[in-house]
Amino acid sequence: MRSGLHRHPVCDGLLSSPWYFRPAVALSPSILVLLLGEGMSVLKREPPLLHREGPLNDPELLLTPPLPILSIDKIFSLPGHAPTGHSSSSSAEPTTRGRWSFIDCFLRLSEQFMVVGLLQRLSEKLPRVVHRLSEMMKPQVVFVLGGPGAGKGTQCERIVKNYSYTHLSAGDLLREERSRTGSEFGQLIDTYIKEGKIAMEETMKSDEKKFRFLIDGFPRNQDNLQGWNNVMDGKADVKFVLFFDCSSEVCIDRCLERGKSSGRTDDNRESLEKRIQTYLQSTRPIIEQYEQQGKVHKIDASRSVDEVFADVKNILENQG
Ligand SMILES: Nc1ncnc2c1ncn2[C@@H]1O[C@H](COP(=O)(O)OP(=O)(O)O)[C@@H](O)[C@H]1O
Ligand SMILES: O=c1ccn([C@@H]2O[C@H](COP(=O)(O)OP(=O)(O)O)[C@@H](O)[C@H]2O)c(=O)[nH]1
Repeated sequence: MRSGLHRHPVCDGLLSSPWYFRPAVALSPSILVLLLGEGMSVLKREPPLLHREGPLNDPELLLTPPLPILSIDKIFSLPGHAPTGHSSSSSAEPTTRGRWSFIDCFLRLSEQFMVVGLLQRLSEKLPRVVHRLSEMMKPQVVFVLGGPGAGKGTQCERIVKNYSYTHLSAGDLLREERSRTGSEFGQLIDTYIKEGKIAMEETMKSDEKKFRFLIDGFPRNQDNLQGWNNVMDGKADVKFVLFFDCSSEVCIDRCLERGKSSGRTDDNRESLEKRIQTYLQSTRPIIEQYEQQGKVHKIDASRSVDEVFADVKNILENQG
């Protein structure tokens, strides 16, 4: 698990810095990062919001940003920047002004100016920053669609291992709910989804620390989509759809193979033919609707797991 702000090595530096960094830090490290991203190029070493490995919208990451900032402590600990008479690795607080070199005074003064500039920019940009933050705090959703056996679950497992996503499989949630003793929904699961009482909404609420969700096998038809829009509109952003595309024959073969050990009652030829029909008639039109919105990333899922994942990786890394 990622550490909190107070344990971030650079944030540690910030928090133990002299007083004039504190007002900015107290406002919020996230705002600080955004402001730096906006304009304080003097302190910027790389675009702070383009951290590709971690989740941009994971609140933990926002609290542990890869802050591209040198605090005064860090500057003093750089070779050649230590105040006269202090070792470069010490906490370096000179006892008298006379012991400060010209470069030390220069650095202190320029930091004062930077902080004044930072606060000025803060007041100018606060409304926009708050808006951007609230946008970023919304759960980000990626729908994962494709025929039965296209490899949705397999790829989701890989994504979760490599990136910070919570994986919600519509099918697994339904199966879980159906087999839960005392479930009031057992027989009513299909209706439950049709009516827009989507299991995902509750699950997303309960997992407050994760802000990126892969929703696998949903929405599969117009009712699902309608239900999603009714319940989730404005509460989550559908970033894009990963569409695993492969022929019905490949889908059937894979499911029959899976059926040898999955114990799934629907991994047999008879059920599969019906499932493929349902997929073609009901789910493909949903994918087409998202395609018209420019949100679909179509991946040739008939290749090996590694080849497919290479494409997935590419998409996730280019989409942020
Ligand atoms: N690219 C692939 N090549 C070959 N077999 C695959 C590939 N992706 C998944 N499989 C296998 O096909 C079956 C169905 O995959 P799964 O991820 O469960 O599909 P879905 O979630 O789309 O129904 C599983 O047995 C899985 O191991
Ligand atoms: O939102 C959903 C997701 C799944 N299902 C049902 O659950 C089955 C299995 O779905 P899953 O996504 O697990 O399997 P896949 O068809 O992708 O292999 C489907 O055929 C549907 O009958 C459903 O009714 N609504």
